[in-house]
Amino acid sequence: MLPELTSAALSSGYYLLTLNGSVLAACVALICVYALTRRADTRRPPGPAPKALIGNLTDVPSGGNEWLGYAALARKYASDVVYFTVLGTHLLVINSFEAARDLLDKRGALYSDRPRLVMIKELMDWEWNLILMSYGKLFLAYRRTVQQEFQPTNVAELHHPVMTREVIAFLGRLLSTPDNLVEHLKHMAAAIIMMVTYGHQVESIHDTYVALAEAVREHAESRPGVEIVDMLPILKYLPAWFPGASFQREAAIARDLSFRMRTEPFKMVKERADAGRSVPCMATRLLSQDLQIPDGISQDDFVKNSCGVVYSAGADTTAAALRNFTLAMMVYPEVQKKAQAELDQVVGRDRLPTFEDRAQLPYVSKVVKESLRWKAVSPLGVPHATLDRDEYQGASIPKGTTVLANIYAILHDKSVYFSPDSFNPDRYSPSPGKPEGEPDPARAAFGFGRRICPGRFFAEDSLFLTIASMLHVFAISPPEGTTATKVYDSVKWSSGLVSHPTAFPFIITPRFDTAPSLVHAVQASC
Ligand code: HEM
Repeated sequence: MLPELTSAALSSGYYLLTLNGSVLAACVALICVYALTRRADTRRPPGPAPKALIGNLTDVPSGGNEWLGYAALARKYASDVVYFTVLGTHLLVINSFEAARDLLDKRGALYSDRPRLVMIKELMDWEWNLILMSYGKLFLAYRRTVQQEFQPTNVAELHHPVMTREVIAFLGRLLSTPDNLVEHLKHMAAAIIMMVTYGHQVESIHDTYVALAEAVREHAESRPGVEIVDMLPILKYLPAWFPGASFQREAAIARDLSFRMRTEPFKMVKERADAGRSVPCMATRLLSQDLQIPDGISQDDFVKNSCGVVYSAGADTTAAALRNFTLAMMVYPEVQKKAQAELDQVVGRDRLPTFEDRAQLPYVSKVVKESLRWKAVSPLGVPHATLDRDEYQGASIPKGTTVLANIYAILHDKSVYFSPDSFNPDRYSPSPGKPEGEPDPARAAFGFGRRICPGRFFAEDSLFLTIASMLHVFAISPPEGTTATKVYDSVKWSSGLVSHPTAFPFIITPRFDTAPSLVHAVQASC
């Protein structure tokens, strides 16, 4: 559940101005910025020529599918990195595996900061959140802690039992009300995360803590773009009553929600512990450890913030990937049938798939990979920023440059993936000229370098079990009277850190007669 500001906002670091009483101040700033940037005559990476005053403001793709716009510019300038300058700030967009590896992986020491983002980090108080946190000692401490919790052994030992229980509950709900797939996916993703993080059982999508986390997301989503304060950080000192400072009032509401979202479930964990009713979870594990916490932050705050990031990063991303998978199964029925044949052979019809079946389900595992590649969940990733100036391919990249990895373009690069728009799990099998198959999309879908997603093993495992179970129990098809192609053509993907498909119609029915009784029997034995 990363906040879904428009990509012209958070994902690029270039912000739509919310026009208000401060326009005059903005104009003055523009002129100053222009005067400052005019003297920059250093060679920059390829990109559109900047215009007077506004630089590349009108060249930065906006209005939807920005990842395609950036990829088109990369083709136009025959370069896998494209550079823009807007109002004195710098943006570099990476469009190939090779450049992402060169810059974000190999030069991680330089490319692992996050942009400043005055409104969301400083005024809405999201600086506590590892996803947006600036690089430094505190970041490294949080990163170590979250990474440790979600490393593969922990995921297998501590999280697999929770995933198994919640996937079975999800199948039961889907049998009862198949039309509510989207709600059930959200419920399942939230339930897994809340149990793993706080030992809290989510009984309904209206759960208090889930509702709070969703309110934070909706609040961020409803914002039209980042305010003028991102361009003129000095405005952050304006009082809320000052004309044009409505951003201060919005920030106050968001700040309160963000505080409650990470404080209230943590308080519940502490109260349960005091009452001798602790439930094993990330929060209790961290509270019982001798953590290396930097000076100036209490153990409670450190644990609270480490846990608070998990829902905000993990719930929405997983649900989006599963919606893309559902669409793909409708559009590619032959893939669905092939995966189901494998499940019939390996699992049979008397039980549900488990993690232990994974090695015997290579095709289903490839469906999981392809679901991450086909429609990248985070098409432009989370913006990195440079900590110092750098040189790449003979061009200079300034300190403080916002760096976007165009994950979508990387995963749809025709020189790497044959017919990249097709959903084809067989692409990962060895073939003449590609003895190892096409590259695992996880190498890009989860980002790069020192900021690579620490939840990737957890995400891949929960996707595997959900996808294997859905394919085993259900048949997914387009509704009568329409075709999968028509459904696909009607779908749009949202901009933002997490890209969701718009609602689409589908039919989900049990795949064999005994499927419902099988699910109910397994549920009863849990
Ligand atoms: C399909 C599911 C997921 C996808 C596609 C995904 C993708 C990403 C991407 C692209 C990034 C940015 C990496 C970068 O800056 O280069 C990221 C960061 C992050 N993800 Fe995930 N993620 C997923 C699930 C999860 C889950 C389940 C968790 C929690 C357990 C999680 C926790 C995080 C955190 C904490 C960060 C910030 C890391 C940092 O800034 O150092 N993600 N994720």
